[in-house]
Amino acid sequence: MHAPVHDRLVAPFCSADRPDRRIGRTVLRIPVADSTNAMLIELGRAGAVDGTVLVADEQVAGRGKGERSWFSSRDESLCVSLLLRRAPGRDLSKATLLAAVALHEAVTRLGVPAAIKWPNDILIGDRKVCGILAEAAATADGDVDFVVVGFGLNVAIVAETFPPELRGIATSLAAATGRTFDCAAVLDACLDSFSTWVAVLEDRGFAPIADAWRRGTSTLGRRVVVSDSAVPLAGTAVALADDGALVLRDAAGHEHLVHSGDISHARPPIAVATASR
Ligand SMILES: O=C(O)CCCC[C@@H]1SC[C@@H]2NC(=O)N[C@@H]21
Repeated sequence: MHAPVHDRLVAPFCSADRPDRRIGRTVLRIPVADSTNAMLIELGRAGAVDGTVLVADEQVAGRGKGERSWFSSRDESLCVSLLLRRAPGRDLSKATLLAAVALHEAVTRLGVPAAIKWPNDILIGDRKVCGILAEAAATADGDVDFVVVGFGLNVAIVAETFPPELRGIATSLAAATGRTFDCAAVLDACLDSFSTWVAVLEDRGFAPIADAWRRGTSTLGRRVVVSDSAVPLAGTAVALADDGALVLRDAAGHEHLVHSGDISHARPPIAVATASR
C-alpha cells in the first residue's frame, strides 16, 4: 500500500514558483508514480489548485488511451500531468486539442519538425513521440469538477529501449534528430507553451486553438482508417469540426463525424471500406 501522494512529493527539478506562468506556477515532483494522471486526480480531489503540474521521475503504470498502458523510461522521458479547474479549459474536448497544440508548438520550437495526428498524438515523421490523455474528474452531482491533462513525451529514449511492439512506430526527440535534449529544459518549454495556449483559450475562445491545430496537423487531407469503430470506416480526413470531431469523407462521398477513438494514417493505395451514417 502506497503512502498518500502528498507524502511522496520531492523538490521539483524544473523552475517552480513561476508566478508569470498560467500552468506550472506550482510544479510537484514524485520519484516514482504509478500514473501521474491518477495521482493528480487524487491531489485535485484534495484541493490542488488550478494549473498545478505533477511530474514523475519514473512512471510504472502509465495510462494510455483506450485502456492501453503507456511505456516510459526513467530519465529519458517526461511523464507529466496538469490540472485545469477553470472554464473553458475544464472542457475535455477543448483540453484534448489544446494539449496537442501546446505540445506541438513546444516540440517544433525545440527545432524538431513534428505534426499532430488527430486528435492529439505528436508525430515525428510517421512515429509517435508524444501521447496525451485528458481525463475529467466529476463532482458528486456528475458535473465536471476538473480536468487532468497528462502527456508522455519521449525525450532521450534510444530505439532499442522501446519494447519490440513499439519499435518502428515510436520515437524520441533524440532518436529522431541525433541531438541531445535535457528533460528539465524540455519540460520548461512545454509548460511555457501550455501557459500561452490556456491564456489564449481563456481570452479569445477555442477558435484560435482549432486554427493552430489545423495548421499543425498532418491528418487533414490524408486517408485514414478508424480502427475502433463498430462499423469499418475509412476515408479522407477533410476537416476538424468546431467541437473537435474529425470529418471523414468516405469513398461514396458521405461525411462522417468521428468524435473519439483511434485512427491510423494510411498510405495510398488503400482499400477504402465505406460505411453509411
Ligand atoms: O495513449 C496515449 O497516447 C496517451 C498516453 C498518455 C501518457 C501520459 S504519461 C503522463 C500521464 N500519466 C498517465 O498515466 N498517462 C499520461
